[in-house]
Amino acid sequence: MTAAFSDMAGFRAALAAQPEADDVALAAARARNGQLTKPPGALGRLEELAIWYAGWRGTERPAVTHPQIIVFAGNHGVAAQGVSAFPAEVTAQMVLNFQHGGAAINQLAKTFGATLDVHALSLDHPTADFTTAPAMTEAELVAALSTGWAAVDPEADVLVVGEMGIGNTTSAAALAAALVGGDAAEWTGRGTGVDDAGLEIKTRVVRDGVALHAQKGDGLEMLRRLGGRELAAMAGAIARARSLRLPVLLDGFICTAAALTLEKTQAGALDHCAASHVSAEHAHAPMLAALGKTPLMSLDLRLGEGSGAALAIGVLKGAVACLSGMATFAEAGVSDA
Ligand SMILES: O=C(O)c1ccc[n+]([C@@H]2O[C@H](COP(=O)([O-])O)[C@@H](O)[C@H]2O)c1
Ligand SMILES: Cc1cc2nc[nH]c2cc1C
Repeated sequence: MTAAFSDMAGFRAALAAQPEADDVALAAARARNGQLTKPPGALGRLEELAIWYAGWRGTERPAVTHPQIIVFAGNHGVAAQGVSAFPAEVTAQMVLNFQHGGAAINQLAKTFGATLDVHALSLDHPTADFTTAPAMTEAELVAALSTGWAAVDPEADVLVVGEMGIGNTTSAAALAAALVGGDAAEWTGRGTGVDDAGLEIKTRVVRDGVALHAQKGDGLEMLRRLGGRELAAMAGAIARARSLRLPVLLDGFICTAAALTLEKTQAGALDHCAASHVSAEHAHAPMLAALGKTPLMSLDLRLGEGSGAALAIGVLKGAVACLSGMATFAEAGVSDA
């Protein structure tokens, strides 16, 4: 579907008119969960995960059969300042690797039965360096949001959005500092593995960007000023998923920063999203805390590509299989407590 908006105001209006979970399905799934053959609460957080999923899918006994993973790639003007351990060419090189099936996300998509789509966004035209100008114009932001919106398969039953973009942990850190607050140093980490000198440059870049752009608008405006095309595309896809009542598994630091811009534009915009894992990038944990999301896993991943969220498809499938497939105490003739 082509996007339901043609400018930032239209996107904000779309965010304000999004559907909620189905309360009837939610209550029915909760009641069913209470009757299944296990001690109450014994499946731990899988229980809430499955009930949450049922509410968004609008059915008491859902199934996860069509996971979609989308990886968006973008390049960043700030990369020229030496904020990454890798050169910017790696973004395009990794897109080829995704297309040839050689990346981690290819293996994880196959393992968890997900389709994988890759969208490279104007890689030959990096965003503007946000220490001197907004990263994107309104038209560029809207184009990237629209790419993300249109990339979502309406037939999917869970969505993972991942990214590839050398320099994008600098963008994510700047977005967090601008939208949550605190000093640049608290949000700036080593990304792909910058050394101490690189970390110093990166922290200064984040601080300069925040000084230039913070307090100049809402989450969407910060996404335009401090974000990147792949972050905007992830935001557009997450918003489109909400319009389809399609649950989203959030990935790592960059994906969560993109999601944060939606929440800071429209409170509640991420109710259809669950946090898959907490990244080894140290600022991911406080970012999730600021969103009130508890990660399902902690595996010291710091890859991106949607990798942690792809793993969480397996967790979600397990949770939903139990909710929908287990017998009740009455059905199995097992004595209740
Ligand atoms: O997902 C994460 O938490 C994560 C943490 C650190 C790095 N990354 C990946 O590494 C790239 C960005 O790192 P950098 O150092 O170039 O800013 C980008 O392609 C991300 O997918 C991803
Ligand atoms: C090789 C490489 C692969 C990646 N995948 C996601 N981000 C990445 C960054 C690098 C540098």
